Amino acid sequence: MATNGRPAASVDPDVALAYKFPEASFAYDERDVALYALGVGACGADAVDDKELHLVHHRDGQRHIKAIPTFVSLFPNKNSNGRGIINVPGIHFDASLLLHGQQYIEIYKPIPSCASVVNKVKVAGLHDKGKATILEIETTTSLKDSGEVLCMNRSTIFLRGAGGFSDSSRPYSYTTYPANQISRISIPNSTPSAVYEDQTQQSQALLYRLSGDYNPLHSDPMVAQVAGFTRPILHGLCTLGFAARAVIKSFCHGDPAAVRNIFGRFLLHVYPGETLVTEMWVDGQRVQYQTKAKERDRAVLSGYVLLKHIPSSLHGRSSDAENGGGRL
Ligand SMILES: CCCCCCC/C=C/C(=O)SCCNC(=O)CCNC(=O)[C@H](O)C(C)(C)COP(=O)(O)OP(=O)(O)OC[C@H]1O[C@@H](n2cnc3c(N)ncnc32)[C@H](O)[C@@H]1OP(=O)(O)O
Repeated sequence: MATNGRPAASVDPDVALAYKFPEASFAYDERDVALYALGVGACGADAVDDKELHLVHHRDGQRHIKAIPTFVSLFPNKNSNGRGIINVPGIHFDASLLLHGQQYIEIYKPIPSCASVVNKVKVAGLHDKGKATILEIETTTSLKDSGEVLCMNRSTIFLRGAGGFSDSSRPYSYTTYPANQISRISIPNSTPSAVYEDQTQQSQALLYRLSGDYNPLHSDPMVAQVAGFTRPILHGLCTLGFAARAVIKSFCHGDPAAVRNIFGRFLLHVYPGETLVTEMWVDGQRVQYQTKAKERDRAVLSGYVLLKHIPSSLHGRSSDAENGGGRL
């Protein structure tokens, strides 16, 4: 039954957790890798950017275009054109109220610039937050031929209006992974090691969606309004791509293969056209970051990027000046 013209929400955890997702196979190529890079702003300010041209072009005769690690965040969307992983039996919600809450990515192997791969998907978490239900979906992606595991994505979906399915004195909470795996982000009070500023384009979401996320929340003004926004908002994963680029440019000399894990919590929506300012703090191999929408001076994303190593020369200082793209 609908309430206030919206479809009624209901959650049956036993049914949801018992669900076995079908595997999904798909292939991608260098065009997908380059289109994604453009969608998250690579070379957006400088078409010959020394730290980014290899992400979109066979620069200096390089054999392969290099994949930004957050390229793999597109993989979960390949299950039944995106609706697949959030169409879980036992969970009924108003799709117009769905927001992306968090994304956690582990990279196990260098990401090829073209490949045939297979997704295995499971429910990794389900939480009753009263006003919302939080659904966590884990997608593990392997190379089709060798079976080698490439990466894992854990996508946290915030289902507004779908909570309250359990006893409020003992709200339901289930996870398949250790609680300490995703630590809370506390932003240091100290001066950031680096700050990187990037201008998103008015057309950013329209470009990013061509990488495979066609949710009309990001393109259709009417749908955005029903969801509570004045106009279409940017995909959370697009903002995450901007933040990952900021870290890679500032601390990895533009080398995307330096990244091991990435985590981001979406704190607030971003409107295409806004300026994203990413502040970063180095803590060993971990770079903590917070991204703000400059025009509103509001934090929109925070998280960390775990690097394979940090060149000791970069500890505690910005390399933005060298990169020519950011500022301290
Ligand atoms: C391929 C799979 C992906 C599918 C996604 C498909 C659709 C994509 C859509 C988008 O890209 S939407 C754009 C990106 N996302 C956003 O813009 C969301 C921005 N964030 C917000 O608007 C808010 O943070 C929120 C999610 C509405 C929550 O704010 P609210 O004020 O309602 O929450 P709180 O009262 O602070 O907390 C309640 C409870 O929930 C936990 N929580 C809060 N925020 C998040 C979050 N972002 N992710 C996960 N969990 C969150 C919070 O910790 C509280 O729990 P307890 O601490 O009380 O246990």
